Amino acid sequence: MEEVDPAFIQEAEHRPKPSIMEGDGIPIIDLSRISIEGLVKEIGNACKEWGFFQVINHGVPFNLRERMMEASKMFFAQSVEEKRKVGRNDKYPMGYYDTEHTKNVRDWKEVFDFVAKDPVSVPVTPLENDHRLTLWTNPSPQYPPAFRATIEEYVEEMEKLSYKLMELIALSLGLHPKRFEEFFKKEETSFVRLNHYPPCPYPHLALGVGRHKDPGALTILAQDEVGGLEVKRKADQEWVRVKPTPDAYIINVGDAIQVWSNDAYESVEHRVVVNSEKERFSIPFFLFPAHCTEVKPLEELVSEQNPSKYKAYNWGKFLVNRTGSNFEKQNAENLQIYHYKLP
Ligand SMILES: O=C(O)CCC(=O)C(=O)O
Ligand SMILES: [Fe+2]
Repeated sequence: MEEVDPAFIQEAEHRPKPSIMEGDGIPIIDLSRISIEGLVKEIGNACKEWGFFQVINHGVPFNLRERMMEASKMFFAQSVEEKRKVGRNDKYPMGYYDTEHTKNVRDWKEVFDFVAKDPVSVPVTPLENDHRLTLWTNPSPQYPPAFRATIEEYVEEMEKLSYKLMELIALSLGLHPKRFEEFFKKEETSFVRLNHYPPCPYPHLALGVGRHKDPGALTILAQDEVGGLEVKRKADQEWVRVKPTPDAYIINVGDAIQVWSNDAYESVEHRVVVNSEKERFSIPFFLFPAHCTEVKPLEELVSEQNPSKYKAYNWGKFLVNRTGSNFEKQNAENLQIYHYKLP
């Protein structure tokens, strides 16, 4: 029996239940539908009722997704020493690492991160009066062959799909379809992450990713056939499993949309359960605004009857604060969106 490393152990209330509830009801939306009105309505309902949905006929070539998954498997199959050659450190936060903590408990996973816009400007520190900027850049792994080019090709497709979804979401909120564009143009801080969850000898104690909400605008996730992603269902606060659907992408609303929409669309908690036999791979793309974005409820969506529920915050500072807290265990709770909630 392998020794249980206490860094990975979830508190009893957060450990996964032995019985799995499959999330029947998580909407599957066909993006090739002809009627735009129908599509907008479906997306609006999914955002309101679930905060999560799957899309099919999304236009991302299946072959590219398969090449990404294959490249990811080849990369993670290398030795740790090899992978650490393109390792993240507190100066260069992109690349490989295997020590991420979610809510101060270590995740049972290893990841490889890659920014969509290379290089991208971000603040040096989360401190309000520190106006210095730095650049995040991507590493160039030598193996597998053409790894970087494949990721770049994939990122392009993810951006196209994100913009399409942001337009549909804008329409569903009664906004101009391009309303969100200004927050992303040129300097978006989006990144793609390759996740590898190795088999875990104590899946009842640890999690692949602890419960969390995604901080940005949208997440577009490709998961393999193993499954393990669980979503906290809004209707009854139960954890339900998102059933793997071949070639579908799982979309979830992040904290920034929650704030822009003044809580009309809430960002939903999710986590990843691990497996004692099977390894699992997933690839999320996180659509994040430009560092200079002041995130606050949109004017069109606040009124005397529905006053603003959040104070404005700077995206870049928030991002850098969160990135720092993921990197190592800290004593305090990390920064969460509700810290900006107005009384
Ligand atoms: O691997 C997954 O299914 C989800 C991962 C996730 O939630 C995240 O990386 O933010
Ligand atoms: Fe997530």
